[in-house]
Order: sequence, then structure tokens, then C-alpha cells
Amino acid sequence: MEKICIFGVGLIGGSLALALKEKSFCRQIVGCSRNESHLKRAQDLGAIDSWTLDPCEAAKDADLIFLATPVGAIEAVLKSIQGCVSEQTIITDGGSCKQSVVDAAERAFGRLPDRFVPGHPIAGKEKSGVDHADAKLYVDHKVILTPIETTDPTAVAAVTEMWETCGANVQLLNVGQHDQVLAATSHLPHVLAYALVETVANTTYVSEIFEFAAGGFRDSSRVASSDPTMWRDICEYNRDAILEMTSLYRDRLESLEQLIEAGDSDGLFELFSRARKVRDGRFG
Ligand SMILES: NC(=O)c1ccc[n+]([C@@H]2O[C@H](COP(=O)([O-])OP(=O)(O)OC[C@H]3O[C@@H](n4cnc5c(N)ncnc54)[C@H](O)[C@@H]3O)[C@@H](O)[C@H]2O)c1
Ligand SMILES: O=C(O)C(=O)C[C@]1(C(=O)O)C=C[C@@H](O)C=C1
Repeated sequence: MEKICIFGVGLIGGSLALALKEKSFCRQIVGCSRNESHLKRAQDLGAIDSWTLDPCEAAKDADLIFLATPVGAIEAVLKSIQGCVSEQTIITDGGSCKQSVVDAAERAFGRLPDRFVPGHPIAGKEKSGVDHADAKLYVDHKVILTPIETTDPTAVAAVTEMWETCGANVQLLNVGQHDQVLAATSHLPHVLAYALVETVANTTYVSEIFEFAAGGFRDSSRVASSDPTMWRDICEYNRDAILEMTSLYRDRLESLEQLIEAGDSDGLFELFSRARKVRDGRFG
């Protein structure tokens, strides 16, 4: 490819840029966002060759555009390039929920462009910004693409090749499946981690709790250090699937509370053993 354009050169966009540069996947990578200092930093770190604050300037002549802003900004970005992007240009994204991105693209273009390939790398960190970008972030991680019936298969193949160049394994899912599965595996754990830290932060012994916290609290709360804008947007744009999971979780927590309250040691042992078996069976 000649030119790749990345909107939002933070952790996800910056990591993609670094990986593609390492493999010489394209001749030039152009960054675009609203924040000049982020773009300058991305250029200093060697993630992008050049940058502009003008979306049309960035998108013009691009072979591929990657959207790596928070999901709530995707519609505005698409609207800003809608009149200046070639029909041949492949557009893809890394947003954490997919129905909202498909809806945003339909609103921006009037219909989902055939060469728009919704995507989501299942890799990341609780740190955001290009300073935390890493060329190896996607190695041996899955990337989910959620094309619809009208998506051009050659665009899907090109996006697949791009991710495989970064060392990722690409899999296809439909949009609804993606949003439900990710609500369970990623969005619920983040909501729980934020709630856990909020719970602890409002207890009397908060300073002692942080002082004496070892692996348990650190591991369970790690993702509460994630970017609040990103997670605000995900909760807004995958609302229904997340609420379904929080409701199931609340029921399970209540059953657990009842077992503890009743001193039901057999019940507790069975529940913990079942959960451990399920987790060990998949993650070892
Ligand atoms: N962080 C993760 O672990 C992770 C993993 C997979 C997918 N994602 C998704 O990737 C996307 C980016 O996340 P990130 O962690 O790289 O965030 P980040 O904060 O590191 O980077 C986001 C970038 O977008 C830019 N930006 C914000 N609003 C913009 C706008 N209106 N127009 C143009 N640029 C704008 C910011 O300047 C920033 O450089 C999000 O949609 C997120 O849901 C994140
Ligand atoms: O490892 C982490 O810190 C992450 O939060 C990564 C993680 C996840 O939940 O697994 C976060 C959001 C994504 O959209 C994909 C990956």
C-alpha cells in the first residue's frame, strides 16, 4: 500500500502504526486527530511519517483509513471525511463495540460503504496514549472483523492481511454476536473493576486497604486504570448488552451473598469449584 491514514494515534492507532512501519507494510502513514501534541509525539516516536489536523487532507488519496478514536468520536470523523474519501479507499476501525460503529457509518455515508470493514483488536492495556503504544501489542492476539453481507470481500482480505502483518489472528463474527460476547468478556469486567475501586474507596479503611493490597485487589482492579472517555463511550454505545450482563452478574452475586449469609459451606465450595473448573479449563 502507498498511504495509510490513522485517525486517533493513541495506544491502538499508534501500536498499529509502529507494527506496520516495522514490517514496511506501506510507504507512508499519516496521522490525524484534534490534538496537535498527540500527533507531534506520535511522529517523534516514529509511529507516523506526517500529520495534519485537517481530516480531508489526511483522508485524501489514502489506500486505507483506520479509525482509532474513542467510539463516540467515530461518527464525527466519518462525517468530516465523507465528501473527500475515494470509493476505492478501505475504511476500518478498532472500536470496542461494533453495532454503534456500523450505525455511525450508515448515518455518515447514507449506507455502509462496501469497503468499510468494522474491526476490533482484542488486545490492549489499561494505559492510553501513544507513549504506551507497542509494535508487538497485536502479536498472537485475536482481531475480530464484523463485515456485513454487502462488504467487499477484497476489502476484508486487505484488512486481514494488515492485521496478520502485525502478528494477529483474524476471525470473523457478526456484529450482534461481537457486541454480546465483548459485553461479557471485556465490558462487564471493566464495569466491575470501576465499581470495585469505588466500593473500596468509600470505606473507612481506604488507606490501609491500598497499603496492604496484594495480588487479589491489584489484579481485579487493574483495568479500573483505563481511560474514562473510552469506557464512558463503550457503556453508552453497547448499553443493552452491558446491562444484560450486569443484571446476570447481580443475580449471581446475590446467590453468593445468600450462601455466605446462610453459612452454606457446601454450596460455597461447589460454586467456587465449578467456577474454578470453568476458568482453568480454558486458561489453564
Ligand atoms: N485501550 C484498549 O485496551 C483498547 C483495545 C481495543 C480497542 N480499543 C478501542 O480503540 C479506540 C482507541 O483507544 P485507545 O486506547 O487507543 O485510546 P487513546 O486515548 O490512547 O487514543 C485515542 C486517540 O484519539 C484521539 N481523538 C479523540 N477524539 C478524537 C476526535 N474527535 N477526532 C480525532 N481524534 C480524536 C485522541 O487524541 C487520541 O490520540 C477506542 O475506540 C477503543 O474502544 C481500545
Ligand atoms: O488488557 C487490557 O487492559 C484490556 O483492557 C484490553 C481489552 C480487554 O478488555 O480485554 C480492553 C478493551 C478492548 O476493546 C479490548 C481489549
